[in-house]
Amino acid sequence: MQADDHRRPIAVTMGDPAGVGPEVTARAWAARHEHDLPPFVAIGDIAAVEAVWDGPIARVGDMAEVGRAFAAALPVWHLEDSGPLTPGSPTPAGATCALHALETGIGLTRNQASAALVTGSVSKHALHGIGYTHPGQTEFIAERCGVTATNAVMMLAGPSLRVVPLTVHIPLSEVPERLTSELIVAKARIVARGLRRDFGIATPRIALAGLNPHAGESGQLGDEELRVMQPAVAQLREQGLTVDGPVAADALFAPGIRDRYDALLCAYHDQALAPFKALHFHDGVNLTLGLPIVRTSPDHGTAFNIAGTGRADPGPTIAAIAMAARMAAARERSCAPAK
Ligand SMILES: NC(=O)C1=CN([C@@H]2O[C@H](COP(=O)(O)OP(=O)(O)OC[C@H]3O[C@@H](n4cnc5c(N)ncnc54)[C@H](O)[C@@H]3O)[C@@H](O)[C@H]2O)C=CC1
Ligand SMILES: NCC(=O)COP(=O)(O)O
Repeated sequence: MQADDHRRPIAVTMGDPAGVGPEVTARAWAARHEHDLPPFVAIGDIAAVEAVWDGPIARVGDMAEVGRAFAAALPVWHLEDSGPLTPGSPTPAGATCALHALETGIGLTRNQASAALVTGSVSKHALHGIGYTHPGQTEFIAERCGVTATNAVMMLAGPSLRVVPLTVHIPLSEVPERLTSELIVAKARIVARGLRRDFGIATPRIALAGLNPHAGESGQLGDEELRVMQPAVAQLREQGLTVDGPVAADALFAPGIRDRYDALLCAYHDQALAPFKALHFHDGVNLTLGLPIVRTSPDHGTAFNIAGTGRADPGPTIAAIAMAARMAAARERSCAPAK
């Protein structure tokens, strides 16, 4: 018989029950030894896991049970029946279940019953259909933690690259007006602090990608670099941070250039996520800096087109759980009294 695992468990929400969340969570449990994953509990509709996985499941209703159950079965915190379930076909009841799972995971992590929160992928469209008004999960978690949406900073992290979209889920046409020097300075400071606190990088090196081709070509191809970005970089340097830029975005991601930095700040969602996913689609983690809790997530969405087919790669979920555990341990160490 295997011993109980006494590491503090992690809360993992399964996201939309019709997406790939239930199966990648279950398959992460199956890979727990290979990746030395700490105990975790899958939060959502137990029927969603049973529909796509025939491994052992232990129903739990208390975090204290998770460490005991984890060695032999996937612990599941069952919330509610999300109705008739067809993998790949989201429903309002499923979106409601995903939202309740998120609320439950945040609550367990805020009250420290869990060491960290890992969120499964939700359909923003399905959530908006039930009256959810936040652009994504990040802003909802921030609100529940008493942090403004601007101060909750999305980072995508993989073994060889970290990127931060300075603007996130907004139309591309709104990016230039939303990208202010204040926003860049505020987010860069949170990124620097997060790199020190959660990743143990004493002097983070950060680069800011230009918005326009050739970083504006000295103003001929757009003036945001001169008007907004250069003043922000100057201010950050005055504050003692190591920041370069604005750097032409087409070159910034090249090998040998991107490696000079611990994080690349990007003007908009796809400037950051497209190169990131080209490199780290199978082991990439979405995480939120600036929160009082540790929150990570796999870097992909609900993948309704392959849900229930057994083709979903659990790699990003495994990476998200492992990274959450490392970040939580780093925070615990930094809070421990000096010996
Ligand atoms: N963290 C989150 O909650 C996220 C949620 N979404 C949501 O997901 C929904 C679908 O978004 P899409 O843009 O289609 O992105 P997606 O990531 O769900 O799918 C894009 C492509 O990647 C594939 N894919 C995704 N995860 C995979 C995995 N683990 N293994 C193998 N292949 C995988 C899919 O089959 C699809 O071909 C949207 O409603 C979006 O809002 C999207 C990104 C992140
Ligand atoms: N593209 C990243 C993404 O959609 C994740 O958003 P969030 O739900 O974690 O805020």
